[in-house]
Amino acid sequence: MSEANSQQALVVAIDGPAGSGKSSVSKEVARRLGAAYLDTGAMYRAVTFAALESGLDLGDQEAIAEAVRQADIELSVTTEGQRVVVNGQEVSAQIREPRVSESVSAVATNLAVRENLVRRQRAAIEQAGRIVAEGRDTTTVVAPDADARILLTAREEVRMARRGLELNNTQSAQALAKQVSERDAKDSSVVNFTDAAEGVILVDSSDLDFEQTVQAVLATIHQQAGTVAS
Ligand SMILES: Nc1ncnc2c1ncn2[C@@H]1O[C@H](COP(=O)(O)OP(=O)(O)OP(=O)(O)O)[C@@H](O)[C@H]1O
Ligand SMILES: Nc1ccn([C@@H]2O[C@H](COP(=O)(O)O)[C@@H](O)[C@H]2O)c(=O)n1
Repeated sequence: MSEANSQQALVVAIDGPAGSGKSSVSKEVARRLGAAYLDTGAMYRAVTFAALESGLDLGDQEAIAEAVRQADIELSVTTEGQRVVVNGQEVSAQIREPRVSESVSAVATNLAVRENLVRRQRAAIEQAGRIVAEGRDTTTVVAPDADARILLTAREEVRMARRGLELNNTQSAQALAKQVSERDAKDSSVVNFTDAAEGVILVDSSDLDFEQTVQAVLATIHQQAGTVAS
């Protein structure tokens, strides 16, 4: 998790489907607010990577849950980007590989895993005080009492196109669908990140560029949290 400055406490929770811009937009919004940044998805990815490396059967619910309970996970944001370390191994790049993206839902739909990671995420938020936390369930489960809660979304074809661009258009339409739509379908069996819960404001970035999306999210945070967001 990145370091915050000493300004007033502020908790911002941002959810959304794959490729909606949660990570990139939240990271920039956190920077502009002088807040820490928590990428909850990186935690699910890190434990999935560790399970794959250990050769565990992802369908063995108890073995996976126990491996996650034992896992040491460190997140930080550096000038080069986010740094993720699991069980002492730096895995920042590896956790973005297609094999992790394609397996992560199997781990994230394990309810004992969710219980453990949600507990760690709440502790990280509590410790930071001023923070932007993003994921699939931060507005509803991890931080339902956050000062500002936003569901960041975009139309499916826009999200696929963005992910394609990010991967230099090297992936087939089928591979992109696996990383975006199929993953969303699996994840939605345990978390609702398509409908805004009560008190959560929807920001649709389909027709906004990156800077416009950051501005829209900042305006929504100011609207919800008022002066603590200044
Ligand atoms: N408003 C925007 N306009 C254009 N590109 C955007 C916008 N928002 C984000 N992007 C780009 O879209 C890509 C996907 O964004 P990002 O990785 O932040 O999404 P995400 O919601 O965190 O996805 P995932 O849940 O799959 O990790 C990135 O390359 C990002 O730079
Ligand atoms: N709060 C969260 C965050 C993530 N997940 C699971 O992790 C996967 C990767 O998340 P990204 O944000 O990096 O794409 C995601 O597909 C979910 O399976 C989660 O369950 N809850």
